[in-house]
Amino acid sequence: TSPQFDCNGRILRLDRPRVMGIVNITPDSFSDGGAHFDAEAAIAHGLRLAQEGADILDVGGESTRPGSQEVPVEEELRRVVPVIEGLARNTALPISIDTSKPEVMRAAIKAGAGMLNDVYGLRREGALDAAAELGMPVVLMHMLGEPRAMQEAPEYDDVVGEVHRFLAERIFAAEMAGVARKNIIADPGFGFGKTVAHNLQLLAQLRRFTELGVPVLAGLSRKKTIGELTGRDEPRQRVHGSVAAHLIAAQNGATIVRAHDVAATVDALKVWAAVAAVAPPRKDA
Ligand SMILES: Nc1nc2[nH]c(SCCc3ccc(S(N)(=O)=O)cc3)nc2c(=O)[nH]1
Repeated sequence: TSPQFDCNGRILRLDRPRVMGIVNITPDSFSDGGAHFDAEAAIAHGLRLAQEGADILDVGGESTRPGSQEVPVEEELRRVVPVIEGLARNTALPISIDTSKPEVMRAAIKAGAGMLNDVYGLRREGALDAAAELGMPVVLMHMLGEPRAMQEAPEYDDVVGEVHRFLAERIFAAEMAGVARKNIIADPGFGFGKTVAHNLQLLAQLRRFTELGVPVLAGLSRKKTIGELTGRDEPRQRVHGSVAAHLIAAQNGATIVRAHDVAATVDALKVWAAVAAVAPPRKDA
């Protein structure tokens, strides 16, 4: 019996590796350079990812890439609520909200989202209580420091051990706050305060994180590590490298991968699942 998540009435089954499609809300190109965001374009993109075979859609209103600045809560709400409402109305897929702010978590669930995806691991003021009260599945991710400075000179004695310990502590904190363990997903946070070498170690040893006893999510799509390994400077040129990395993540125990290029990733994981179905049981199973 494989785990499944009830995401506000929409079910995400983890009987095989699943694809979380990325729906970023970007400034619209016709705006007067002001902070207008194109909800219609984001909704259309999400529906396209659903067509491509996404199992869940991840909506984010604040960039957390290295060097990014925080977005005020009112602005983040203005961006994500219309997109979540539009997606919830037009697709039956579960929707996750990529936010660290408790107010945004609450509004997103009210608007129809069914999973919290917090790159800050519920460490913001009020986030643990919000997650516990909302009772939805939640992704707890590791980040070293803050997006603004996390990539300056990340250092670890033992990156896998330290990320593992952080995730164990956040899972404990979440359970103590009232989050049901069956609702927790762990994520090592590729690219969030890690060098290429750190990311490679985390991917090579990803199975260590399944020892936490919760499903593991991996998000490597179009990230700098893929670019450096393949020499592809443009994120759009990193599809093949990203698919390879997510295939390895599935082989190493990930049951959700977070991707931009959904169709390519879905096809790769179909091949993976067919082979996994006939493979002899794992020795460490
Ligand atoms: N659970 C989960 N949620 C996520 N949300 C994001 S947004 C990506 C921000 C970013 C962009 C680019 C680089 S870089 N410098 O490595 O290319 C790092 C971080 N990612 C993840 C992830 O992994 N998991």
